[in-house]
Amino acid sequence: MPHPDAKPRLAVKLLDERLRDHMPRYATEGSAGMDLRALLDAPLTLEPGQCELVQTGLAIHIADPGLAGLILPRSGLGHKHGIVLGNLVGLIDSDYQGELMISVWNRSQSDFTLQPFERLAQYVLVPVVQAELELVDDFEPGRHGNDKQGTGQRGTGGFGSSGRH
Ligand SMILES: O=c1ccn([C@H]2C[C@H](O)[C@@H](COP(=O)(O)OP(=O)(O)OP(=O)(O)O)O2)c(=O)[nH]1
Ligand SMILES: [Mg+2]
Repeated sequence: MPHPDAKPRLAVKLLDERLRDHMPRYATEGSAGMDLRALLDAPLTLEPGQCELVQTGLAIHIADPGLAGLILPRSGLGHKHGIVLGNLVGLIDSDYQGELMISVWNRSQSDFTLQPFERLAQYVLVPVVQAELELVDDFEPGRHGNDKQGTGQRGTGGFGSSGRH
């Protein structure tokens, strides 16, 4: 039996031998994500607004339906250079066994050149709970209005219903 605090072990396949020297890793003991690199043969210039799917050369099979992967932008690239993700966030299913792909979007006003094996985005493993949907005609009493009656409950109010300040 694995120790309860043991880190989940994820099966990783290298789809390109060049990745062997660039395996994703946690940069510090407290890092939440592992950086993913661009598998490119040559520099790739993205014009303003251009979005390209970039290979990582890695396949990670999470296998456990209680876990998922997230691909998130790196803050430096996103904030300083406007290099973010075309899908904003990538969600990796536990049963996905294909290559991790990064949708790279240059949302800036200037060209940006990606270098081969540059760290482009980060991969975060998160817990997931799958739900069962149970059809009902109505929710439990007292929970459907918005808070105009001052019930202290949210009810159906949303999208700024509680005001700005
Ligand atoms: O940034 C991403 C997002 C997704 N994926 C892979 C893993 C994921 O499990 C699969 C499907 O992703 P998603 O369900 O978000 O895409 P979809 O457009 O709904 O495609 P599908 O019909 O294959 O589910 O694509 C990536 O490699 N990178
Ligand atoms: Mg899908």
